[in-house]
This record gives sequence, structure tokens and C-alpha cells, in this order.
Amino acid sequence: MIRFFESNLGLAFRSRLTEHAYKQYFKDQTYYRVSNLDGRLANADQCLTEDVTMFSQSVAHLYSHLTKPIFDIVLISGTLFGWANRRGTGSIIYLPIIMASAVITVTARILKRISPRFGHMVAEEARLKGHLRYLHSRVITNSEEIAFYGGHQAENNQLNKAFAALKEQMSFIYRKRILYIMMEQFLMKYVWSGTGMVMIAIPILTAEYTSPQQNALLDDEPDGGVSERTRAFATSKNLLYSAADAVERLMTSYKDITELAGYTSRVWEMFSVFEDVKQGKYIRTTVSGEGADVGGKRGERFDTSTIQGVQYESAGGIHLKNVPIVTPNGDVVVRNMTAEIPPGMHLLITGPNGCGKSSLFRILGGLWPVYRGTVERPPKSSMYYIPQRPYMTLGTLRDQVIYPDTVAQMRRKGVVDDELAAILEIVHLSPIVEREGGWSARNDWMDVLSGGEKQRMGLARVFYHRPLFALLDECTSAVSIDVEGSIYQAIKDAGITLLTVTHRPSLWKFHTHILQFDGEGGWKMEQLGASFTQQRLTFVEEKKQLETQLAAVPKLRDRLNELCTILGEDVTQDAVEDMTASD
Ligand SMILES: Nc1ncnc2c1ncn2[C@@H]1O[C@H](COP(=O)(O)OP(=O)(O)OP(=O)(O)O)[C@@H](O)[C@H]1O
Repeated sequence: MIRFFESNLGLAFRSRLTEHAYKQYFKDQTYYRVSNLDGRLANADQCLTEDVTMFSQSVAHLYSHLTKPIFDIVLISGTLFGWANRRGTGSIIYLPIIMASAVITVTARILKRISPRFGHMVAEEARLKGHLRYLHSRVITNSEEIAFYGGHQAENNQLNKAFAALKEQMSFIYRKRILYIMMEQFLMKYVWSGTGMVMIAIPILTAEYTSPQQNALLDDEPDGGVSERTRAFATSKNLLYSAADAVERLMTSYKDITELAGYTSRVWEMFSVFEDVKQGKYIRTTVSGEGADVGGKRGERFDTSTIQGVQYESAGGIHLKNVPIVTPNGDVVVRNMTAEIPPGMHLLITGPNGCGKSSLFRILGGLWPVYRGTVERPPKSSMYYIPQRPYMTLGTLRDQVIYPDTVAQMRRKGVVDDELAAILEIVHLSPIVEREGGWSARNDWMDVLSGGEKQRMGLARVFYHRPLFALLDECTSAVSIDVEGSIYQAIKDAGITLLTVTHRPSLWKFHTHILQFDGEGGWKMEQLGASFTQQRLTFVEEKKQLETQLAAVPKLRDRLNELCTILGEDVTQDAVEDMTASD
């Protein structure tokens, strides 16, 4: 019973704590900041490690709990049989042994019959736990994408559903266990001890008996004080056993208390990280300290201890004033940016890798803090971001198109499946409805859809949500150029303003302006007219040609060396200089 109440109390406490933690975790994209900006708890959910630990603990527990009783049984049975044989009182000694064996066998049969299928139930519990951890790891891995999509509510709902199922299963097991434990304890405590009494009584009742009157005639103390000493010995022995038991309990409680302190510090750390993140304090464990040389290209550091920037929402466009782009590590990516992007200004964003293109979107999406300056932007519902890495949620095919909306929200907006079909038509994905078994088909869409299909599904979401601005971050790299072009045109026709990060010149024609980062902390923004586009295309063509020629240089050098060796001549001085320059 005590075990049952302990378990139930533990479950209830854990449920409350976990629910509270979930609420904190999903507040204002905290899950993104905790797993990406703050390194302290990023590795909290190591599913495999935990499973292996649990398994090892269970095996160790069983080992220590089975070996001693088995050893005791073997030893005691051996002693009893040996004793019976020596004394030759077989029938009297064997009777209790036969009784004990019979009672144990009957008890085992009863327990087996009334025992619920614990193995099956525990396996189901393990499956539900695994599913919950899987959902957690998905959130951790895709936290940036989810944060950009604003999918925290959808993910929270899924986690809560998985958690509720696990909680229900655990409560079910505990409910079943209470009846079983009651019966088990009744049989073992009362039936077994009752049988024990009978077993002890048999030799006493059947032994040769001398009456007290006969003994009184022999002496004043016929047993020479043996009974008094035996009583004192038995009392002291029982007291000593009880004291030893109490001290042992105290000592094991001390161990439990120190363990609890360890768990408490983990939970406390989790909540203090949530609190710090709420106040904009991030600690990145990979950074060695303020002003550390991180080997960055720009090498400039920003004091991230205070957030002085202002950001607010307005119905108009996007306006950045004196805003630096600073990574959570404090590296300055862009020193100072001022730009105005009204609706209808289709902006192409280019620059070398790591120059801050996606980081600009992180600032606009509210994922990274604005350390200085002012950011004015439309409400989050008016900006929809499609990340480089497509993210598919768990759920139906319909859920993929409307993400992060739920079906209830979709119905409230008055959208029906036919309209979703029309959207899939635009992104050239219509066949998948039939292929996957309809709108309500469930799958792990991350695995089921190809790279290009996932990217097109991401673009389909733009047509469902119809935002004012679509922030497209190299999200068409696996889509063919003609399909990509038709989708871009459709987005523009729908009155959505494009903010595109891309390296593909084929997309230039859909944009009116270009924002170019130089990778050294600088930037420039200009109009992208027809002549400008033409000129850039010529440059791109020339760049490609030069790259092809340069790539051939090592081969030419090898061939030249080969020819010199055949002819027994030296490489001419001019050629050496040319080769050195090319290196
Ligand atoms: N979560 C993060 N924490 C710390 N630094 C980051 C984080 N995310 C990005 N950075 C750094 O910020 C800089 C700019 O990254 P960003 O993703 O904006 O590059 P990008 O221009 O989009 O590059 P690409 O073309 O390769 O996608 C990089 O140096 C990167 O290492």
C-alpha cells in the first residue's frame, strides 16, 4: 500500500511539475532560446542514454534482489533436510516442509492467475515514454524552424497529448497494481505467517510433554534459570534488531536525501534558465568568455549583457534603424543596418556564406534580441518564414499544409479541403493526396516526402496563410527552376511581398531591390532594374567561366611537369611564376 501511495504521489507531483515546465518552455519561443541561444540545457533529453541507464539499473536491482533469497532458500532447505535425516524424525520434520512447499505453490498459482499483464502494460508505457522523448528531440532539433513558423502551440499540443497518454497509462498500471499488491501482501503476510505458526506448532504439539506439576516437584527452579535468561535474550535480541533496522533506515534516507538534492538542483537549474531567458540573459557554453577570440572573420565582439534595442509592431512595412546583427555569442555579423522595406518592395538578399542573411530574418522573427537601434515590423501573423531546412510536423497530410494552424483553426477561417487541393496544385504537389491516402493520412512526413516535395510543401503554407511578407530563406534549392519560377510568380500575384535569400540568378527577375552583404560587416541596398539585372547576369557568366578555367590549372600544371620530365627540361621561369600566382 505504501509503495502504491508513494508511486501515485510521485506521479502526481511529476505531472504537475512537467506541465508547469512545459508551460514555461513554450512561452514566447523559450524552447528555441533554451536549445539554441542558451547552451545550459541543450543536452537534457538524451533518450538513448536514459533508456540504457534504466535497463542497467533494472538488471542490477533484480540481480541483488534475487540472488540473496535464492541462496537463503537453498541453504535453509539443505540444513533442514540434513537435520531431519540425522535425527531420524522424518515424518514430523518433513510435514512442515511439505506444507511450506504446498502453500508456496498454491500462493504462486493464485498470484499468477490474478496478476494483470504487467509485461504488456510496462512495454506500452515504455513505448509512450519513447514517443514523448522523440517529440522532445524533434522540438530540440528543429527549434529554429518551429520558432520561425510560430509552431509552438501546435508542438505544445502534441507534447501535451503524448504526455497525457503516458500519464493515463501509468495511472492505469498503478490502479491495477493496488489490487494485486493487496492480494500479494495478504497471502504473504497472513497466509504464510499463519502457515508458519502451524509449522512451528506441529513439533511442539507432537513432542513428548512434561507437566509443570511434575517439574515443581523436582526443584524451585527446575530449569536452573534457563527460561528467565532465554526471555531476556529474546527481548534484547528483538530490541537490537529494531534499533539496527531504524539506523539502517536513517542511513538509507540520507542517501535518498542527497540524491534528491541532485535532482532538485537539475530542476532548479531548468527553471532558472527559463527565468534568465525571459529576462534576455543567455549563456552560451561554447564561448570561453567575454572578449574571447572566436576566430571569426570579422573578429568584432559586442557587449551582449544589456539589450538596448527597441522593437515594435506596426501595420506598415519593415523598418530597421541603426540595428547591428549580433550572434548570441556576441560576434558582430553586420555592424549597423538601416533599411526600409514597405509592402510591394520585393527584396533579394545576397552575400557570401555566413554573412548574416538568415540572421536578418532571425531578428525580424524576434528570435534574436535587438541589442541596439529600432526594429519596426508588421505583426508576426503578417510575416511567414520558410526556412532552409524544411520542417514537417507529426500529423495528417492536411496538418502539413496548414501548419502551424490546427484543423479547428482552419475550419474557423472557413477553409475547406478543396482550397487546400488548389494550393497543392499551385506548388505542383497535387498527386501526393492520392498517393499518400487522402488528407487524413498520417505519416512521418520528414521521411515520406522527398527533399523537393518538402520544400514545395513549405511554399504551399505561404498560400494557405497569405501573409503580407514571405521570408524565403533558400527554400527552393531542391525545386526545379521552372516550377520555382511559377511558384514565385504565383506568390507575387497573391499580393505577397517577397524577401528572398537565394544564390540562384534565375530568381532575380521576381524582385525589385537587392540587399547585398559583403561578409565583412557591411551592406548595400539598391534597386534591381532590368539593366542592373542584365549586368549582374553578365558578371555571373564571366565569374563562372573564370572558375572553370581556374579549376583546370592544377591539371595543366601536372601535365606541364610531365612534359618537362619526358623532355628532360626545366620548367621556364615564367611558367613557375604563373603557377605560384595561381596557387
Ligand atoms: N545560434 C547561433 N549561435 C551563434 N552563432 C550563430 C548562430 N546561428 C548563426 N550563427 C552565426 O552567425 C553568422 C551568420 O549566420 P547566418 O545563418 O545568418 O549566415 P547566412 O548568411 O544565412 O549563411 P548561408 O548562406 O550559409 O546560409 C555565422 O557566422 C554563424 O556561424
